Amino acid sequence: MVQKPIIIGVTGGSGSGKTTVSQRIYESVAGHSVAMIQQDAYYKHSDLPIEKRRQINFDHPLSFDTDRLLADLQKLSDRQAVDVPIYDYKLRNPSAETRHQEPKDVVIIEGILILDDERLRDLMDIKVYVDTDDDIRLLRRVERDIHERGRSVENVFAQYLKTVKPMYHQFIEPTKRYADVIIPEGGENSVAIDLLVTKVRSVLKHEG
Ligand SMILES: Nc1ncnc2c1ncn2[C@@H]1O[C@H](COP(=O)(O)OP(=O)(O)O)[C@@H](O)[C@H]1O
Ligand SMILES: O=c1ccn([C@@H]2O[C@H](COP(=O)(O)O)[C@@H](O)[C@H]2O)c(=O)[nH]1
Repeated sequence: MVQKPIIIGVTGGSGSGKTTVSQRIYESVAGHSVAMIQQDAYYKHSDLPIEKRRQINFDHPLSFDTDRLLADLQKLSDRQAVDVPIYDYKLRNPSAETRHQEPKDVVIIEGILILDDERLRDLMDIKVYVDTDDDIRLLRRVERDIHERGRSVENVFAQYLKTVKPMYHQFIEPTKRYADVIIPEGGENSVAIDLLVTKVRSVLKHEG
């Protein structure tokens, strides 16, 4: 067991391959315990009716309960357990349940706006930006939102043009400058992922 967990932030636009890259890192650090935390779990609760919740800008930093995410990450960094919220994409609200997370050697925090907040950035040992062309990300998002998040094609297009695309350019893409590593083309870039995994293993060896 390492003294202090190594915290890895993985960001990029929606559909860039953040989850895939995080999964690859997760699978590669065998022998060490790993926790995966998603920023999406920390969307704020809204009392608005569902018709109004459909209009929420989910790509703006203020849509997240960043103080809670920060507190949880700080606790995991201090080797304390946390109760991570669970988000319901169909209801567009956090569910009533939480997920208990014990402290681990490696903590992967993944999400579109994790590098936007300086306090979060300061907790991270390695910051990764997954860089994938906008058109590829949009195609992936259409497929995912329809099949996994219960959305209509009209809804996906309207949301993309109204908030997802402008917020990406205003808030997400500018955080690339804070990344230690930029991975082009997401989850199948095995060279970049192998380099990253080598770095993670070397930090763990040094700490352990
Ligand atoms: N390099 C890649 N080539 C092809 N498909 C990919 C690649 N990276 C990710 N995907 C696929 O694209 C979709 C979105 O990837 P995901 O990792 O969930 O993105 P994000 O978490 O950034 O929204 C998934 O279906 C995933 O399997
Ligand atoms: O209720 C919701 C909450 C979030 N979204 C969208 O999710 C993406 C972030 O998730 P990725 O896995 O990185 O794609 C963000 O762009 C939000 O627009 C949503 O549509 N509805």
